[in-house]
Amino acid sequence: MLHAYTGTAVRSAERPLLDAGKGDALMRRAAWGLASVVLRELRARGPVAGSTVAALVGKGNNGGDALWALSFLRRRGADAVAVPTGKTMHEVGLAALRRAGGRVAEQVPENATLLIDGVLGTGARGGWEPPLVPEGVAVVVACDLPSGVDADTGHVAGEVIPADVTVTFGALKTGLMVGAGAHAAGRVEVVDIGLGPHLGEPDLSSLERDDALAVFAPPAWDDHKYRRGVLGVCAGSEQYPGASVLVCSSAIASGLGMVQYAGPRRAADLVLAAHPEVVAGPGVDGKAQAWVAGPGLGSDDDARRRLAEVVDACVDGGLPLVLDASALDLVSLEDLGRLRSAGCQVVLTPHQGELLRLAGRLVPEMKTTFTAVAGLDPVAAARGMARELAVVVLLKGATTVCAAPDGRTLVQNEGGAALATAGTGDCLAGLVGSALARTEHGRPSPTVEKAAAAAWLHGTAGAVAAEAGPFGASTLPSAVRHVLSGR
Ligand SMILES: NC(=O)C1=CN([C@@H]2O[C@H](COP(=O)(O)OP(=O)(O)OC[C@H]3O[C@@H](n4cnc5c(N)ncnc54)[C@H](O)[C@@H]3O)[C@@H](O)[C@H]2O)[C@@H](O)CC1
Ligand SMILES: Nc1ncnc2c1ncn2[C@@H]1O[C@H](COP(=O)(O)OP(=O)(O)O)[C@@H](O)[C@H]1O
Repeated sequence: MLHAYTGTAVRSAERPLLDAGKGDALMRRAAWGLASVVLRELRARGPVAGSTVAALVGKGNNGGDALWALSFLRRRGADAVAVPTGKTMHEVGLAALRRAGGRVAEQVPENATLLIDGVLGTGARGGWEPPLVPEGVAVVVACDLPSGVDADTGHVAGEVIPADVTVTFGALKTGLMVGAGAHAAGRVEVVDIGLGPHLGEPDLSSLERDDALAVFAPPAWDDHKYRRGVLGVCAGSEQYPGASVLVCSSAIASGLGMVQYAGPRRAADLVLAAHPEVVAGPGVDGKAQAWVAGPGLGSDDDARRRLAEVVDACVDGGLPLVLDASALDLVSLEDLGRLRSAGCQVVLTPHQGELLRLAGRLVPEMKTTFTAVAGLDPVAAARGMARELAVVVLLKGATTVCAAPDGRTLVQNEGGAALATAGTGDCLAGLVGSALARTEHGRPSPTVEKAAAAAWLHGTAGAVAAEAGPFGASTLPSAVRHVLSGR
């Protein structure tokens, strides 16, 4: 599991070390880490001696790091060029660069092969205007974070130079894990500068492969179908029959004992044609150990009646419930209250538009707050909704944010924009349902972790599917099997 801290928290962790007069030592340590990554990148492309490395240098400590890194690179034989973006530069860093024989130029030299972005770090507020990067620059390495990325949220207010690698100091920053910041950061490498004892609790975390696969573990040797997990699916309608197939297919592909489908004839026939193993009927009777409700349900009286039946079944059995798509427009505060009182684990899986509609209906007094943060700070939006409704919220988007009512948050970035195609959300709902329905043989995972494991599997399957070209949602279940076959 990866853990990230806000830029603000990292700055507070630095404070005692700065107060103890260790600022220069910290900066040299950070800069050496940066220079080491740059050296590796250069060596992968040819000899270091004779290569030209330029750095865009801001006036703060981020620029100081870049200047020190340039001085180390100069001593390894590179032509090291500082390009200031303001009127001043970090004095000690500049002196180090000059001592090493580096130089200052007004523009990035045309023959530079590598560019260090050392303009803005955790002290940045708002955006900036980057200069044009010459075409010969083969690699961009960001110092601590790409300039213009908000280290606390990942929001990019203005422009940013996308990095191939970001060398970040002290700890992973939240801004490198969320949204535009995560996209701009490229590969992220953390340099330890000794902040560990001062860091405290992480702001958020992200599941890695093994964490996610532990949730989707293979069956125990003596499992039978009811012990592996039975998922009930209340999805699809006369109008949107296909959603039922997508939910069931992805759930089956993730490995379950049984999928039970509750819905109208047309959708049930499609499900059965694709998966004769599904037990289908019009109602919720059966042995489901968790339910997914909502994809393709519609909003008519029949949809209301079907959702109410599922909520009653979950309340009666204390069963976990995933509410997605249409169900997010139909569920009431009273439903959520009853589910909570019955001890049901509830996961809501909105995209941004659904989250705003949900806020408007269920927490109107918070609508303005949600509207303000939804695009800029998806973590705050998901956390706010999870807290207000006391359920787990999985907020979909380029970064998927899973937040628990107590604020614990996991973010996943495995999928790419190829996932932005109709029906992939239905597949995700099936995977979240599967994570909740499965019998746990090892250490039980918190609900928010199960939701994040489903997002990991969904995103990773999306990346696998995209390797063969553009795809539609019905391709995802086979990619899910492929991902799980490689564990
Ligand atoms: N403080 C420390 O001990 C350490 C800090 N480190 C580096 O220091 C950085 C933080 O240093 P700073 O606090 O100086 O912050 P920055 O280096 O982000 O610089 C902030 C400076 O840029 C200006 N600025 C802010 N927003 C701007 C904008 N939109 N356009 C133009 N100028 C803007 C500010 O007025 C300020 O002078 C970290 O990101 C990291 O790179 C590392 O050296 C590790 C140790
Ligand atoms: N730009 C993107 N990058 C990565 N994943 C994305 C992107 N856009 C959408 N997704 C993912 O695709 C899925 C879309 O779900 P959703 O909006 O519910 O679609 P639908 O309702 O058509 O099934 C979500 O899992 C979301 O996180």
